[in-house]
Order: sequence, then C-alpha cells, then structure tokens
Amino acid sequence: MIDLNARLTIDKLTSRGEGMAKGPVFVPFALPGEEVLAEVDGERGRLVEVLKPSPDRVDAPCPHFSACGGCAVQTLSPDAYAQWKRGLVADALRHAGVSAEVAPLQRAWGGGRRRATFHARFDFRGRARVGFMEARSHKIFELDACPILAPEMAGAMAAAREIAEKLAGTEKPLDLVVTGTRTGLDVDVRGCGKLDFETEQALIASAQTLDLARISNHGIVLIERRAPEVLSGRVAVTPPPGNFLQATAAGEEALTSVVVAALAGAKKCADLFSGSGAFALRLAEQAEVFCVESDAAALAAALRAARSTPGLRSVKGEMRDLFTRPLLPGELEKFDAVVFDPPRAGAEAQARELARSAVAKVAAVSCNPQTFARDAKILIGGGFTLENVIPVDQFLYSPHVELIGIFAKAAASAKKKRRLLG
Ligand SMILES: C[S@@+](CC[C@H](N)C(=O)[O-])C[C@H]1O[C@@H](n2cnc3c(N)ncnc32)[C@H](O)[C@@H]1O
Repeated sequence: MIDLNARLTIDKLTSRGEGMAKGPVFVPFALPGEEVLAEVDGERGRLVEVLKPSPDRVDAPCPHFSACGGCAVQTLSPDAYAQWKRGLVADALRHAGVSAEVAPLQRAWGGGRRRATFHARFDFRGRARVGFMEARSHKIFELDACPILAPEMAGAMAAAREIAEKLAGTEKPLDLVVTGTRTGLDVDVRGCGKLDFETEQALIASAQTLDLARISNHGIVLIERRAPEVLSGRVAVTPPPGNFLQATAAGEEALTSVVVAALAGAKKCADLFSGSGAFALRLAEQAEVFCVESDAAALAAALRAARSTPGLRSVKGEMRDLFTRPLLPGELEKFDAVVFDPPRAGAEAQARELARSAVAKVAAVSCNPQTFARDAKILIGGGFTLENVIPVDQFLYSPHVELIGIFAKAAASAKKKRRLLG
C-alpha cells in the first residue's frame, strides 16, 4: 500500500547514500536527523519535503541534482560527507570483527573524473537520447555539462552524442565509454555488435571531425589517430580501449603514493591485479616488480610502457587468473612486498595464500570495504598486523569509497611460517 503522506525521521545515511528511517524505509536525498514528508511504497520512499533540515544540509552544487542518477550525496556538508565516507570503511571493518584505526578521508577528486560512460537509447524515429541514467530509472537524462568531469573530458558529451547518432541504425541500447587522456579523447563503443563497413567508416570520419585520439568498438580499434596516453608517475601508458583506470588522476596519485611509501625499502615487489601498471610503474622507480593480471592487453600495456621508459628497475609480468590460480607461498617467497588491488569481489583466494606466506609487507587496495574487511581478516588470521587503513575519495558525491590497508608480518613469524612450509 502506498502512503502518500508519511512523516519520517531519518536515522542514518546508508552505504548506498540513501536516508534510512525505521521500517526500514529508504529515502534518497534525505539526511540523518531530518524530519521529512515522503511518499512511501514498501521500503522505498520518495522525498516530498524536508520538514526539519539537518544542520549539515547544504545546497547541491550541480543544477542536475536529483534528476540525474549520477551523484546522490551532494547536499551533505563537506565535513559530514567526509565522516560518512570514513564511517563506511570503519563500519565494514567493525562488522567483520577487524579492529583498526581508520585515518581521515583523503579527498582525491582533483580536477575531476577522467572517464565517463554515457548511455544512448533510440526512439522509434531513430533519434538518439544520450546522457547518464535518470535517478532510479532506466530513462536517459540528457545534459550539456557535468561539473564532476575533468578538463581532459572537454567535448566528451558532444562526442558521445555525435557517435551515437551515427549508430542510430543499430537501434540497440549503447554505452559510450569516454576517457580523457593527455593526447585527446578515447572512445570505446559498447553494445552495437559487429558493424557494417559504412557504419565503421562513419565512425572513423567522426573521429577525424571530433579530433579523437582513438575510437574502438568493444575493444577493437577502428582508428588510432594518436596513441591515448595517461601518466603513471613519469611513465606514459597507452591503456587498452575501455580498460580499467582509476577514476581520477588525483585518486591514482593518492593511492599509489601511500603504497609506494609503505613498500619503500623492498627490493622485489609483486603487483597483483596490476591492470596497466598504475602501481607497478611507480614502484619500479625503487624496486624490481612482477605484475600479475588476467587481462592480456592491460598487462602488455604496462610492460610496453616500462620497456620504453629509461631508468626503471625490471618490470616483468604474467597473465593469470588470481581467483582460480592465486600465487602460492612458494612463489610469493621471491618478494619482499606485495600490493594487490582486485575488483569489487576482492581477493579471497589470494589473501589465503598471502596469509600462509612469509611476505613481510602487504598493501591491499580496494574499492569495496566489505570484501576488503573479509580479506583483511584472512591476512590477520595468518599473522599479519593491520597497521594503517586510509580511505580515499575519488568518486565525489557517490557512495563509492576506495581504501588502502597496510599489513606487516614480523620477521620471526614470517620465518616460522617459512619453516612450517618446509
Ligand atoms: C581495480 S582494477 C586495478 C588495476 C590497477 N591496479 C590500477 O590501479 O589501475 C582490478 C584489476 O584486476 C584485474 N582482474 C580482474 N579479475 C582478475 C582475476 N581473476 N585475476 C587477475 N586479475 C584480475 C582487472 O582486469 C583489473 O585490471
């Protein structure tokens, strides 16, 4: 039954960035401590009016707030926002029974996001609607400007629109992944399947008129006019189309500088889930690095970048699925230190092997506090101490938070493990 006029008190802001009242009822855009009027249908509430605003409520900086589904947590004051995000990490650790001091949130959005995925849908006349998704809907929200995009993304929306128009004939829902690089925009189109010759030529022509660095169809390059380049420290990397990239350059800098400092002194490091080398290429200024990654193109990009940069220590790598074939203690023996940065699912299998290993220092980077906490518990069970937890915010106004945990194992305990392993 729908209650059109429910008066609710909001108890907390959830890990999805929604206000939660008793019931529970989840009310997007409502803040803790507020009294609100909401339209309630089961567990979902639609904010109608804020009757008693929180002292932490501020004006949303973006004119598209609440219509665009992108940035739900814009009306929380900067201090309350930082406490909430830090709290997401602290709660996940507490819930998993891991005791650790969590450092204050590092703000790392810098100039803004260097990648965005625009969605395109076509109406029955073939007219493209291009933009982000509307809040809680499958409809497209069309917009001209997004304040959270980095300057390198200038022209990204116009490019996405023009390319979508060229693909109207496919009638399929499309995603356009646009990355702002220092040599221009890199666009990867997804969802259109194999294209006929004329459509491919039309996209190549668009790449010329829009002065794109590169355009690809689901990873298959149609034209590379200039190699797209991002910097990993001083190393220029050409990431494969649509490949994983930390959301902001400042976020990558924040995560990697913590890891590089924590692993200082190590002569041989492993970078597990290495992608195109954000950690490895910086660590290689001070240590030999071995990268392990399941995506062949990403691994190749890292190794190629290392080869073409003078002055780095050796960077080698292996393509390997670390979920099913984690590095075993015998293989880990070669390394003084390990960084691992898995996808949201975490690195359970690898954490189990690290726990059994004699590695002295481990930096765990994560985009999911829950799986981080699970993996941290495994490492601690293997004799590691969690020395430091640092939350890093590169997804401004969203509920996403990254974090780094620095783990150390005392030499005596590491030696004992080594003896046990024979
Ligand atoms: C969060 S990204 C981190 C990449 C890199 N460390 C960076 O900062 O740019 C996770 C990486 O893990 C890789 N990956 C996903 N599943 C994997 C698996 N089962 N085994 C090895 N690598 C995997 C992805 O291809 C991706 O490059």
